Amino acid sequence: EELSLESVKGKVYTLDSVREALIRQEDTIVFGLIERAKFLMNSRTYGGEEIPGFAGSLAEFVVKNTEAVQAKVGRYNNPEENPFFPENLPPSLVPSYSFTQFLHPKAASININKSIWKIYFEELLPSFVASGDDGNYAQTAASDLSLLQAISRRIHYGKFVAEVKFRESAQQYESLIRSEDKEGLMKLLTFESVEETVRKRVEKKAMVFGQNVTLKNGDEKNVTYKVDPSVAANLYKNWIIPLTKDVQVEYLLHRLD
Ligand SMILES: O=C(O)C(=O)C[C@]1(C(=O)O)C=C[C@@H](O)C=C1
Repeated sequence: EELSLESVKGKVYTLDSVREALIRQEDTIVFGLIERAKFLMNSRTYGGEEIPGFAGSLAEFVVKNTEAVQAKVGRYNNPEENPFFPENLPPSLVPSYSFTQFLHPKAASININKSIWKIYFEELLPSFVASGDDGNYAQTAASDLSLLQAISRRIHYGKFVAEVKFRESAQQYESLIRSEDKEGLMKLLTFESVEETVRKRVEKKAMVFGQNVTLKNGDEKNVTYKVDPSVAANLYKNWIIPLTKDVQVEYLLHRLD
C-alpha cells in the first residue's frame, strides 16, 4: 500500500482529489457567468472615478473593500485563496484554522491576479455580457467579484496540481526544473485528453445549469441558454486552462528554491 501524500490529519491532496476540486469549481464558475450575464455591460462600473476620494473604478472599490472585510475574517489564511489587492490587506481578527500546509513555501505565494484582472475586464466580459446600461453598478461589481474570485481560485489551484505532480514524479520534474526547461515542464504536466474532457463537461454544465426552464409542452426543442455554452467552453480553452498551466510551470520553477 502506498502512503498517502499527507499522513498528518487534514486535507489530503492527490491527483484525484485536486481534479475533483477543479470539477466542483466548474459549477461555481458556470453559475458565476450566469449571474453576471443577468446584468448588462454597465461600463460605468469599470471606468472613470465614480467614487469621491477613491482613485479607481467602482469595481475596484468594491473588490478592495470586500477583500479587506474578508481578510479580517480569515479568508486569506487559506492557502487556496489569493487576493487581487494583497497590498495593505488588514490582518485576520479571528482564530486561524490550521489549514494543511501542502505547498512548497518558496513557491506558495505565486499570485497572477493582476493578469487575471486585466484579462477578465478586457477579454472575458465582452465575450458573454450584452452591451448596454441598466444602472445596477453595485450588483454588477458584486457579481464580478464572485466570478473573479472563482476564476482566480481555479487558476491558482494549479499550485496544488503542480505539487501533487511533482511529488509523484520528483526525479523527472527535478531535472527539468534545474535546467529551467519551461517547455519540457509544460509538456510533462499536460494531459490533452483531460483538457478535452474539462471543456466538454463545462459546455454541458452551461447547457444544464443555464437553460431557460419552462413547463410548456414542446419547448424541449427550443431550449435557450442564459450564457452561450460555447462561450463557457472557450473561456476554459483560451484562458482558464492555459493560465492554470502557467501557474503550474511558475510554481515548479520555484519548487527547488
Ligand atoms: O488535471 C490536470 O492534470 C491539470 O493539470 C489541470 C488541467 C486543467 O487546467 O484543467 C491543466 C493541464 C492538464 O493538461 C489537464 C488539465
